[in-house]
Amino acid sequence: MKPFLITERDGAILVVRMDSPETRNALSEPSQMQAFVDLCAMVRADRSVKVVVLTGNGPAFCAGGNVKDMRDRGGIFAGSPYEVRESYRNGIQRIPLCLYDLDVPVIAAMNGPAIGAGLDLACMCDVRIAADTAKFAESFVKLGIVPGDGGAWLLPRIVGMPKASLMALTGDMIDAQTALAWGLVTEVVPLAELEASAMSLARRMASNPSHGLRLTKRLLREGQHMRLDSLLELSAAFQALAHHTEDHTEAVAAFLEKRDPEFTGR
Ligand SMILES: C/C=C/C(=O)SCCNC(=O)CCNC(=O)[C@H](O)C(C)(C)COP(=O)(O)OP(=O)(O)OC[C@H]1O[C@@H](n2cnc3c(N)ncnc32)[C@H](O)[C@@H]1OP(=O)(O)O
Repeated sequence: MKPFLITERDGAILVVRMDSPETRNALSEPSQMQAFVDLCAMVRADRSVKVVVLTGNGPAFCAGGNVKDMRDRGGIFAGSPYEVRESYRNGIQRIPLCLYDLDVPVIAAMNGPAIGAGLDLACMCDVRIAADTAKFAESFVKLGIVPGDGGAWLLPRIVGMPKASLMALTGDMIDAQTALAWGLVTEVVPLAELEASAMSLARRMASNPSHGLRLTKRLLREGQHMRLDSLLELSAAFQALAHHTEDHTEAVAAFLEKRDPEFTGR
């Protein structure tokens, strides 16, 4: 079976492409969920990866759950209600648990529509940039189902509760310019420029010291569910570590000596 995720390295950047263009990268098979879990494990184990770029092959970023499998009750939609619940828990819900919490920044380079679980997938990333051809819908409700993979938690944290409610309760599609105005994406570029823009952003992130990147992402994530005083405690502990990294010493020296820093990841 051909792999769902194709990876390629560009220095410290790992580009990940969803590769089922014939179904617009729709999700349903347990092997697709496992591919995300394996990818996250691989990135966590490889300290040389500093940034991940996630994109889709073909005209769509990701069309969400596979509607044909919903009709046929195949993939994660198979079996009794109890079995479907277990399939969600052991299948598609493993993606937010690993991807949202990945140690390194993830940029969603949205090459086309991101619908339902496809939009939620992008929302698990740290930053989203979109082609002008992209469109977005939290459209579960149109099929009579609910955001089952974290969208009800992720989307309000990005666009705020009123706009998340609007999207989730109407299922309506929004275009790239609206997504930009709502803060769902931070940049909209012509499709032909998307990859270059994503890589440029990834390189800007990857030019920073590895510990600083990882610890900063962790603080941003932890801050979503911590009290300010608790987050300050955690920040102090992280900062104490960061101040004693070789890369911090190098960054300070390079600034004062008016030269480019050379980071080692230590
Ligand atoms: C657990 C998760 C639940 C959810 O995520 S709920 C949301 C489910 N998703 C949807 O309802 C989106 C359905 N798809 C679309 O709205 C559109 O497609 C797109 C906007 C994504 C792309 O439009 P365009 O580029 O014009 O492609 P096209 O002609 O509509 O589709 C091309 C082929 O791709 C198949 N396909 C598209 N989306 C899905 C899907 N979600 N599941 C299964 N197949 C899909 C079609 O059927 C068709 O195939 P063929 O050529 O054989 O007719």
